[in-house]
Amino acid sequence: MDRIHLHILLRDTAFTYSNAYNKGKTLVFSKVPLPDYRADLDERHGSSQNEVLCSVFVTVNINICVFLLTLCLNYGQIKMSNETERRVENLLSRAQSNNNASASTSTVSMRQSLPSTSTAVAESTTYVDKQKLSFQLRDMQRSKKMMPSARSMQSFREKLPAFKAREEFLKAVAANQVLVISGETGCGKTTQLPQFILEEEIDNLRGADCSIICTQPRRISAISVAARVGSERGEELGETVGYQIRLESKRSTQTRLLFCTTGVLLRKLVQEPDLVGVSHLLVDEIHERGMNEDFLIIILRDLLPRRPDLRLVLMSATINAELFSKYFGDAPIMHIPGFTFPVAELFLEDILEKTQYKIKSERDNFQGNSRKKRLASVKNDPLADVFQDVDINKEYGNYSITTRQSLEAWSVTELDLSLVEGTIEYICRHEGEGAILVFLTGWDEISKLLDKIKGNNLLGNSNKFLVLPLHGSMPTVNQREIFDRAPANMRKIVLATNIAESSITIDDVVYVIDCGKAKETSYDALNKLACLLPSWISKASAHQRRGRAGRVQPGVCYRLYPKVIHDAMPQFQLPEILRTPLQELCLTIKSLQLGAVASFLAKSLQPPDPLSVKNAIELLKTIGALDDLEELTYLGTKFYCHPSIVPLLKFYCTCFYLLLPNFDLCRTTSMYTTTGSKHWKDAAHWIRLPVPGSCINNRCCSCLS
Ligand SMILES: Nc1ncnc2c1ncn2[C@@H]1O[C@H](COP(=O)(O)OP(=O)(O)OP(=O)(O)O)[C@@H](O)[C@H]1O
Repeated sequence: MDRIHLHILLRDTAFTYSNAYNKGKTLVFSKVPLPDYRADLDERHGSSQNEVLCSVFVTVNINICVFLLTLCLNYGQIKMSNETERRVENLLSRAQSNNNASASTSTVSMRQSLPSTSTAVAESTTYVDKQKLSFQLRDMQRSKKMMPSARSMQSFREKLPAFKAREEFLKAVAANQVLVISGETGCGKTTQLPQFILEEEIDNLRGADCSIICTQPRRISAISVAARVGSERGEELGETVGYQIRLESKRSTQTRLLFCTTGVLLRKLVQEPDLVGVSHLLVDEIHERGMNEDFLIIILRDLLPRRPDLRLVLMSATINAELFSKYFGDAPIMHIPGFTFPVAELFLEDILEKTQYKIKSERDNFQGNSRKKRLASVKNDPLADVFQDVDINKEYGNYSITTRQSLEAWSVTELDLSLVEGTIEYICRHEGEGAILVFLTGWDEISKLLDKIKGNNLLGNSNKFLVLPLHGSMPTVNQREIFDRAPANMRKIVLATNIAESSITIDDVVYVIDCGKAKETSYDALNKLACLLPSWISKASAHQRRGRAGRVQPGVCYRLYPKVIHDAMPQFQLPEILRTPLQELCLTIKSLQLGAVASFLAKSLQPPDPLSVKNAIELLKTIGALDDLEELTYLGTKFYCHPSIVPLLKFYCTCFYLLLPNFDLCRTTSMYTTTGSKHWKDAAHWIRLPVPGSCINNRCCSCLS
């Protein structure tokens, strides 16, 4: 039967409403009005599209499937055959182990509540007490400055470019509610600018009333910068300078400068929308454009008219300053030149020439498997296209034949860990002293490289080499170990993800090895999934990585990709708000209680397409994640913990039929809807989704493809 006949037959017999989804491949017939959700609008969103590896897809699928099964098992006495029961149990235990492995990167943390932030010691004290406190703080600051250790720090600080801009900066802060700082790497913006404000306030006896917050995109930078500023002031961490990150803080009633993660401030704003008691807010590394940073900016712009006394400073090394200035009503921009010791830069071709490392791809043994053919098969990677067009013999004519052959065999998609190992070995054998910082994309690469290093004849000697992993999911106590100096006669090698990219100073790092990629949320248009996949970094990130060397002495940056790729990298990364699937974005906004989704997103620095946003909300309502008032339902909170679930819901409805043959969906659904429990109703609402090839209650769906 063709589509048209089926359409007419179903419509005329029982179903009044019909709609075509999935570009007309799926027809849904219904006795009740059908949603307007249009999948094609999703495809308009996000330009960072990747194909998901099969294994990723399967893992995600299993997790979601299990979640749905758990949901049913929790909410209903579903009768199952022994065989089905066994299959379900298998799935549950597989997912349990998968979840355990990835628990550390869970987004659950997004919803953790803040410890109460009593910024206002001064508030609870009388005017006289406040004055007394201000005098105390000033005297303490003066006496600490006199100590010999603080004096040597002071002379170091005075050499930083930020110091020359001190007066101009303080005047600009006093005169403007918003200030945009473009401070180049190493100028001292992170450690000095918040400190200048603190010193100025305390010196002018405003210490009791001042409360400065400086946000950092990551936990490790919040902690390490707080520790550095504390030590520059000759204090213990937690006195006037402290930090607060998720589930951990070091602060006291004396704390006047608090370094915290962007997420912590976001949650504070939800609890205290007027940020009462905070006098200055500095947002660092604003160029990173994570979802939290973009949300924060929207909220702050709304807050400023309500808090004319609040001062906001937006800072970054490689900032698109005009964009931010315009967003905040043409806020003034101040530029501070950078300072780093010279850092030599070597690209893949130079590294291959120096190390004589031979890249050999197994696939190249097959005749006709040329670089151009291989690269042509790499989809959605403009940088692969750039490299594909390079004539190796012409472009690298000055390099040896071995180097040119290696460049021919080099893979744009997979990082050659033996090349990383070879580069580390080369540095250890031929270069001078100094720690090595290696940028990799994730835990998988870090642990594989750790194994390779262990097995390496030279590097495997644990008396000579101290190898430390650094990953966002590690406990902060382990993360902090990277800052400790290696024992005498030992070389420190840090294997890190991009969390070591900005704001941190590992003071003995001389060599940086940059693989050129980082895992980022990408939108897989094919499978309609958000996925964390290695993607090329931007020039701004590459610059930051290089900047981790040369902070206290000259350094070398080894880039494990050709210069042509570096030159073709985008200047800045696409903001996360434009990379994340809209349904997930909407759920995040709702779970953070940031108000109506469409109007909230419309206020962002680079808003997503409004029609696509409306469409995403429509889908979330249809599947029962949001109610009619656009509030998060119980199911919505569950989907939020499993963000990839939304686009796959229809698929899993089918799975239910395959896995639970004895599950009487129609009966169970009506039973649920009549129990009166909100959770049952949510579940029932979801279960009533159209399922290909099935007739459920008053809807029927036909899959024609
Ligand atoms: N923990 C530390 N140990 C030793 N020196 C440090 C430390 N932290 C900072 N410094 C010194 O202070 C300088 C300025 O550091 P700061 O983090 O303020 O720079 P920045 O301008 O924010 O740079 P970036 O944007 O690259 O992070 C560094 O280049 C380094 O010389």
